[in-house]
Amino acid sequence: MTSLQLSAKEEMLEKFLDAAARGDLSQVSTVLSNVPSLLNETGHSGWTALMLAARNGHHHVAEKLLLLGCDRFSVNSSSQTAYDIAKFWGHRHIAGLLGRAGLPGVLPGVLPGADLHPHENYFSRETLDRQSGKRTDKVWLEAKQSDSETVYLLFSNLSPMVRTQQGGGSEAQTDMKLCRFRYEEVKDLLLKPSTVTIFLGMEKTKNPSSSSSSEKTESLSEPPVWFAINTDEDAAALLERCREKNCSFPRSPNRDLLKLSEEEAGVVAQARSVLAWHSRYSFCPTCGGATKMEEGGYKRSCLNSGCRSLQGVHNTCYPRVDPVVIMLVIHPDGNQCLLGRKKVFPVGMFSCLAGFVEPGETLEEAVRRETEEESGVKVGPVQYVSCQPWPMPSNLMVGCLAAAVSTDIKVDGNEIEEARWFPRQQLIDSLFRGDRSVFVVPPRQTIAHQLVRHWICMNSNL
Ligand SMILES: NC(=O)C1=CN([C@@H]2O[C@H](COP(=O)(O)OP(=O)(O)OC[C@H]3O[C@@H](n4cnc5c(N)ncnc54)[C@H](OP(=O)(O)O)[C@@H]3O)[C@@H](O)[C@H]2O)C=CC1
Ligand SMILES: [Mg+2]
Ligand SMILES: [Mg+2]
Ligand SMILES: [Mg+2]
Ligand SMILES: [Zn+2]
Repeated sequence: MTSLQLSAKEEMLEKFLDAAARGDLSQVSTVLSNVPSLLNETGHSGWTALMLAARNGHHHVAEKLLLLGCDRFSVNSSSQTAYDIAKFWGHRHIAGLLGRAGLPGVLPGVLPGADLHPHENYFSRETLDRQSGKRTDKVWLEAKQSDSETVYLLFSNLSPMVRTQQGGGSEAQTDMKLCRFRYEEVKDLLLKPSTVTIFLGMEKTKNPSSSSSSEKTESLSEPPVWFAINTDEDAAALLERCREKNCSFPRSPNRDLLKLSEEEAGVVAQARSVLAWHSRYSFCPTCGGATKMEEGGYKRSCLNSGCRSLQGVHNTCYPRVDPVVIMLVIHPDGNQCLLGRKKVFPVGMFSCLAGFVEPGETLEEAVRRETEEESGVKVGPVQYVSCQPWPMPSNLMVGCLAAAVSTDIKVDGNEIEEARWFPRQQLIDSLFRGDRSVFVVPPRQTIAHQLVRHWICMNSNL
């Protein structure tokens, strides 16, 4: 093929893809009748005509392309099928057309468009096996408490004792590790009535199936278990217990806990949330009576035998989790997203809008309500992305992408002082090129950061 022929074909392909994107059915048909081989050809970043029609809601073009036998399962460079694209942009009629039952590779109703490589957010790693079945085994728990292998984490005012080491000067490189204690070092604290002790779980065995028979005998001794204790002892005196240097109880958990490794952050998310629940729910929320801690710290039961909380199902007895929706709202043009800033944010920082889910509300409705309350923007389709335990004190951040159906911004002025549409290029400059001149994204440990990154990556070629 000569270069002249190649460019003529390329030109034709461009014309064809453009017609599909604009929904120009007659031009799509004309081009295809002249050059049928273009049907499954791809343009920039692997987009086929079907994908472009699906992106822009052109049902008639998608129908025609399918009729001509185009490949509905091909994926672009972001691993999206035309079905994924139609679903995301809320073109249900096209998603329905592309996702009809009986087609290989499409599982209607069963995780359509599911992310095969879900992102793991900070605070999400399950480092320990929670062993919830052991929480009611008092004898086992007591034996484990005095086991010399058992690991204790010490909390003061809901902050874990950590050791910090400066790595290379900048704060971002600070290496922070949890201080670990043995039974002998904390046994006096365990006896104090004001101390709260939580069973966190057992260390996970690395490779249980590959152990040889001699190792199997050894593995009869269980892996170490972990407990967290929160005490009201003087913090300075607690620090003296530690054999290591540079130890402290971080003052600002929102900022400082983000310096832990992924493994330790996961343990702290669990421990801090449960300890925070105990510190806030000392008395029975139903009758105001005294309560006792049970089940390794996962239950508080009322000591008043006549209390209603002892009959039927009562959520007051168990640690609470508050669901919070956090959303990256996408402009109808598909190329900008809505970020806002609270007064308390560091200078220049903008983040995703977020808000507590209210009783009797779906996640989708919470996304729509909070977005409109805080920015005045109306939202249509909502798509779940991933979630993040946020132990400040016990939120579950439910991360979503949401498609805006209006664009005028009117901030509430109370929660949010400013909100703006940011073009994708500005996000890329801030996130990947470290350009802080226009605005700053929240740190990578936040789900807000990850939602922005997710959107940029999934739409990198739109
Ligand atoms: N990990 C991440 O990336 C991010 C995490 N977050 C976290 O999400 C949480 C919520 O976000 P935010 O935008 O503040 O939420 P909202 O928009 O719902 O507003 C917060 C306000 O709601 C009220 N409120 C507090 N607790 C509850 C509750 N359990 N249910 C209903 N309303 C409540 C408070 O009002 P009042 O004080 O008047 O009582 C509070 O000022 C925050 O804790 C924040 O730390 C937020 C953004 C990013
Ligand atoms: Mg709000
Ligand atoms: Mg909010
Ligand atoms: Mg709210
Ligand atoms: Zn009670």
